[in-house]
Amino acid sequence: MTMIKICGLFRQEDIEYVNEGMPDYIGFVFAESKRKITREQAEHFRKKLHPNVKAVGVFVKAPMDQVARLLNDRIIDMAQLHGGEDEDYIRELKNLAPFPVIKAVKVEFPSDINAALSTSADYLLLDHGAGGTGTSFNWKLIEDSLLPTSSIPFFLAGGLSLENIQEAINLVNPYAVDLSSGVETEGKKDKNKILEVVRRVRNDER
Ligand SMILES: O=C(O)c1ccccc1N[C@@H]1O[C@H](COP(=O)(O)O)[C@@H](O)[C@H]1O
Repeated sequence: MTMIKICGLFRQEDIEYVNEGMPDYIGFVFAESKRKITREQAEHFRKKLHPNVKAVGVFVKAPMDQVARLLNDRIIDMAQLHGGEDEDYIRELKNLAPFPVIKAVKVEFPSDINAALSTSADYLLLDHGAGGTGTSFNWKLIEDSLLPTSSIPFFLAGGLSLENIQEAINLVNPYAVDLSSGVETEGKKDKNKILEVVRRVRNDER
């Protein structure tokens, strides 16, 4: 079954929407972004979040102690590193806070994926670029890489929406799909889009 992550929650009502839709993961963005939230907001939202939904913190070159504290204080369950953080960073973070790490990869060539396959992160996340832009990359690059022969699970991200989610899953067969811009209307999370994405992904696989 394909897991679902809804990223970039920044309002109280966003938490209510996901508690109704029940994706597998949600994301709190701590990086510079229109969706950025503070530790205090995340702590508050986490208390309201359904306990079966895992909270992922999204970071771009953040100070490691900030990430580790959010993990060790159980405000987030996993860290998504979206700034090209290197192996030393990932290993040291996992020493400081033994929680799952997702390494985001900007995919322009199959070699971008190949270079990430030896990571000590627990998951890869394949994206178009900076993150949260609503733009897809060429999914065929996955087929041309060594990822299909590897066992590392990966999140597919970048410009996913109700229009392309089923095609993406059929073509790429990711561990999880990750949506942010595609479940928004005028820059805010849209309850109906969230509920419909979850319904479609789950119903297709029954
Ligand atoms: O969402 C953001 O604002 C963001 C900022 C900085 C790094 C990553 C960010 N989001 C991640 O981007 C991808 C794709 O988002 P979209 O669906 O194309 O809008 C997703 O993994 C988000 O976690």
